Amino acid sequence: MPSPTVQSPVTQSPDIVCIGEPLFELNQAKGSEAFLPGHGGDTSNCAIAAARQGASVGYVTAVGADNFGQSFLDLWKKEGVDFSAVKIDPAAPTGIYFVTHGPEGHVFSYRRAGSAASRMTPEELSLGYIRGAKVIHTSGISQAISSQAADLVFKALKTAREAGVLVSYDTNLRLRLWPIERARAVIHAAAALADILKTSSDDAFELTGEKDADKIADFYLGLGPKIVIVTLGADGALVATKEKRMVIPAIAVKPVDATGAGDTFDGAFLTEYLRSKDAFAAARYANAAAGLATEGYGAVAPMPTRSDVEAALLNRK
Ligand SMILES: Nc1ncnc2c1ncn2[C@@H]1O[C@H](COP(=O)(O)OP(=O)(O)O)[C@@H](O)[C@H]1O
Ligand SMILES: O=C(O)C(=O)C[C@H](O)[C@H](O)COP(=O)(O)O
Repeated sequence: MPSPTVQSPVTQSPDIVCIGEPLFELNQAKGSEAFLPGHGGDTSNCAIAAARQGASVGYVTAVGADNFGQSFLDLWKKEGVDFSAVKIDPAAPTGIYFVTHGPEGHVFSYRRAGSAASRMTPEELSLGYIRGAKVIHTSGISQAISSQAADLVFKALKTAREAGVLVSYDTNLRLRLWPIERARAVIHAAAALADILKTSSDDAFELTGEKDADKIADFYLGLGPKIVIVTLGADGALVATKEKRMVIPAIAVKPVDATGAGDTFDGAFLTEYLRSKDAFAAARYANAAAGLATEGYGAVAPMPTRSDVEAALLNRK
């Protein structure tokens, strides 16, 4: 069986390194028969959102030697996301998902079992790429896709911590990928290694049994992260540190598809946090970016650029 190849030798690490799985997207707009092609995958979304805000970003993943993998390589190139650490696995496909829209919001249907990214192993991780970053970002999805991917993520988290690289983690709970008991154990072990932990009120309810955002923040601060963010959909996000906490309101939007909103929040937040080291200002910026991302179909297509976000912060309340 042919072995995976890396795109090109790694020279210098970008500031933000995301780790996980890209998913080719087929998204059915409301009232339409057709599925619009696009790009998703939470950590790829985060990388692209950060690049659109002007950050230096790279991605650690694997894609298949197929058209969908190639379309991601083309996308990352166009968006300015460094893909020198992306592997091409000739023996496995790029993951795919369908998005449909029902009364409860979007529904994801995955075709990703045995995907190239799920076959990544901890031994393949470029430690230098992790050590040279300012922050790494990964998620519950990145750990749900296979036990070897979960191990790779733990290795990345430990490597980053030892090197003094900030760790950002999004719980992104997907119960179609793993049972709640394993999800809870893995996600909370990873959260204990994170500096910045983002969850949503829905994820946190499943993971902790708590509905109240303050109690959710207390729970996750208790695991070790210095900054906890609980996203609250149209109500914005609670940002909590040990010293201070505040709900940052969302901006007014006309939402059509929230796919990728949380990931856009992550990418915009990390970009701004690296600039200002102010989690509350970064969350204000990230709320505006994530709100704008709900106004179009698909994860990547409606993601705003910095000038879109700055205009929204001035003009929309
Ligand atoms: N209806 C909305 N109006 C304004 N902003 C929104 C809306 N829905 C989502 N957002 C923005 O997207 C962020 C993430 O949304 P949320 O639904 O909480 O998380 P996730 O997409 O991860 O499930 C919110 O914190 C907010 O900034
Ligand atoms: O579910 C997965 O595994 C994916 O990666 C597909 C989606 O692109 C993200 O889940 C979107 O994430 P949100 O920003 O939370 O809407």
